[in-house]
Amino acid sequence: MEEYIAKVLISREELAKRVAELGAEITRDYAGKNLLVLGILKGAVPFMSDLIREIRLPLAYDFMALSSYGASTQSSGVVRILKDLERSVEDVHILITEDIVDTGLTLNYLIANLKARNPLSVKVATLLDKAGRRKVEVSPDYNCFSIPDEFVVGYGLDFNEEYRNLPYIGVLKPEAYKSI
Ligand SMILES: O=P(O)(O)OC[C@H]1O[C@H](OP(=O)(O)OP(=O)(O)O)[C@H](O)[C@@H]1O
Ligand code: HPA
Repeated sequence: MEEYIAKVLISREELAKRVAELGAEITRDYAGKNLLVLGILKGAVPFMSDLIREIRLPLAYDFMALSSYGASTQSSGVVRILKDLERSVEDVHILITEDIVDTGLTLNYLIANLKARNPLSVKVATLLDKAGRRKVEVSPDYNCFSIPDEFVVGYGLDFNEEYRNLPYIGVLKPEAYKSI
């Protein structure tokens, strides 16, 4: 697997340090609030599971699955809910966790969809922000790392469903794209 990694963009140690900082910030901001951390499957899973253990508050978590990309690296712009929340959200502050905000199409749709359910608030925590690729205006409330326009994998991010279990964020060699 790692023979296709051209370079490590963000190391395991840098990820852990930054996620801990973000957890501390969120702990301060949500003290005394009814918090629901929402993980967007599948990419957010490693980030979310590390982040919630750095948030020193009572919280609940749930997941949604959305479709935006297939096996390709291009956004289709079409967002569909494949798995929805388990309960109503009128009494909670929702914190969406994402692995990456790229074109912004997924989040743009999701924020509007969640706001229509009248939660107390909706905010976004993302591991990576690739702001150079935005197609719609949306900016995360919490961001661990801003990255250039390179296709990255690892720590939840996939190429063709692989590489999600790498413990760091890496950039793929061009050969990887030809290998499928
Ligand atoms: O800002 P955008 O251009 O909309 O892209 C970001 C979305 O794309 C990825 O999900 P993907 O649909 O690949 O699903 P996955 O998390 O299961 O890999 C990522 O996890 C975000 O949800
Ligand atoms: O750079 C990326 N890597 C993996 N999945 C993605 N989805 C949007 N951008 C990316």
